[in-house]
Amino acid sequence: MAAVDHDGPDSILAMIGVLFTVVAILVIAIQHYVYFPTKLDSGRVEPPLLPSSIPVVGHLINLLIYGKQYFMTLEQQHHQSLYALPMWPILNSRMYLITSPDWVNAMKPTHKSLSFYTLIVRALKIVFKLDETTINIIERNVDGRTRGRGENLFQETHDMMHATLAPGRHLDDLSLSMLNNMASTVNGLAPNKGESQVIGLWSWIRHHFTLASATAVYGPHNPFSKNPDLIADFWTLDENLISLMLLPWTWLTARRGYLARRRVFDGFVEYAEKGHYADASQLIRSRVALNSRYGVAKRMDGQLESSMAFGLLANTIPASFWMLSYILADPKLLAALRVEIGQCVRVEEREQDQEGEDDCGGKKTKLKTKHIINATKLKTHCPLLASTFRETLRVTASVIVNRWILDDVEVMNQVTGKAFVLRKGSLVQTATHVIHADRSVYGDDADLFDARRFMSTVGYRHDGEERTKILDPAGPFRDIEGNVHHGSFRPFGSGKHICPGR
Ligand code: HEM
Repeated sequence: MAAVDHDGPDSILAMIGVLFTVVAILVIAIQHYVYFPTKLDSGRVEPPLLPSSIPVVGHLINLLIYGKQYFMTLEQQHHQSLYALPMWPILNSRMYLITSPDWVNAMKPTHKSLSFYTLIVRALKIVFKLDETTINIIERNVDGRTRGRGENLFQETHDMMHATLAPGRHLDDLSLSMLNNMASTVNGLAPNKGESQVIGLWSWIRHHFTLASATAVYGPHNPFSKNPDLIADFWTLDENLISLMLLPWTWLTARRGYLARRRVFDGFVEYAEKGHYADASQLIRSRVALNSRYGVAKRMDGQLESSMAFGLLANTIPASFWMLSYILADPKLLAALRVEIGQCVRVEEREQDQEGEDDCGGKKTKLKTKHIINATKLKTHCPLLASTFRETLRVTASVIVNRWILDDVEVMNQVTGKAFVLRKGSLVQTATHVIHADRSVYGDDADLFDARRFMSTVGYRHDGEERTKILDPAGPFRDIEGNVHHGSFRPFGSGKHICPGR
């Protein structure tokens, strides 16, 4: 029998083997600890935690790399519609994800235990760098649990914004100002007869819509008009929001976003400190008055306004770009919309002075045509335009609705009968873009853009003398019996915090 050489390659291999086994046991143990759902009493269960290919931190890494698209991938791979994702070491180690209307509806009865503001306050602290005094002002009674409603800056701001942006004078003023600002830009585009002009649609829309919206809301001295370079900075900041929220040492790890944020802050702080909101819309004047009543410092007013600019611009401008792209890419749709919108346009011909004299020695004049759009009529006379807008949001708006869970809540899916407990101190996200792509809701053509999808589907069936109202079963968000799927179209969220700018 040969003697064993203790220092030879066999023993090194054996040691490596032992090391691997120890590491594997450790990884399994950590994974087991992280993934194992907390035991609950009386047989209640948490949704099973979904492992990732890279143990423990895989979902977090995928989210940082792929963003919201990762949720679509998860649904395509697992078809689970309610997920518990390990998120160690952040978000209390787990996050719930909802990707179906059934689970959206199951969440409804729990709304008193869900907080809209917890995550917003976190973002204001980490990304928008509000100081401790301002955070304390905002956090006091933010969920209305310690004192009554209306005794918190954000609750009051919420009520004011919904009132100011409801149909009426203030909203009309805003819309009119926005449309007039855009009209002057679009009129500048009109080429002379026979000439054309090439524009890059995304950069053109991003620039001019940002300016037009900011001028309507923040007034003529808004930071973007003062320094148009801030427009690009704002969109760089938008691209980097998640990194700025989640990564450490952002001056190094998310440098572009970090520097863009500094310049955007400077612009808004100067705006606030110079009191330029005196010329702004009612919305901003009311916000600043409320901030001042609660003791918010001017510098913090500016940083808060830079966060509000995201509410105003981050969804509106991509939606405008996509809507225009879909329309311009389809000549039939463009022609149909021109006819529809034509009903809302009044044409005026005005004489305009021209240089020189006419044959009789009088001053030369030429006719100038002016097209005036009646914006109110656009809302009432343009069903195809409205449907195109909604379909654009369905296909392109990547909206995530966030809620922080304040108490353990039990949710029951009325369609499948499944019930789970979602744990206090976790985040629940609804991925509306995944719901909007659901074939079981929108049919086999859910991937396609159909401008007419949201046209009214109400019709009448004639049975002899009888006339019965019917719903087109192929219509949007209806099932085969014609019943509307609740929770299937949510680009603006829902409930108390539904978007006031919708
Ligand atoms: C296509 C355009 C827009 C989309 C898709 C959109 C989407 C949303 C969504 C999904 C929410 C969260 C709702 C929830 O969590 O339940 C929201 C909230 C909000 N949006 Fe919009 N929004 C748009 C335009 C606007 C505009 C133009 C403004 C401002 C004039 C605005 C101001 C806000 C504000 C202030 C909130 C927070 C509401 C609260 O505190 O309760 N949004 N929006």
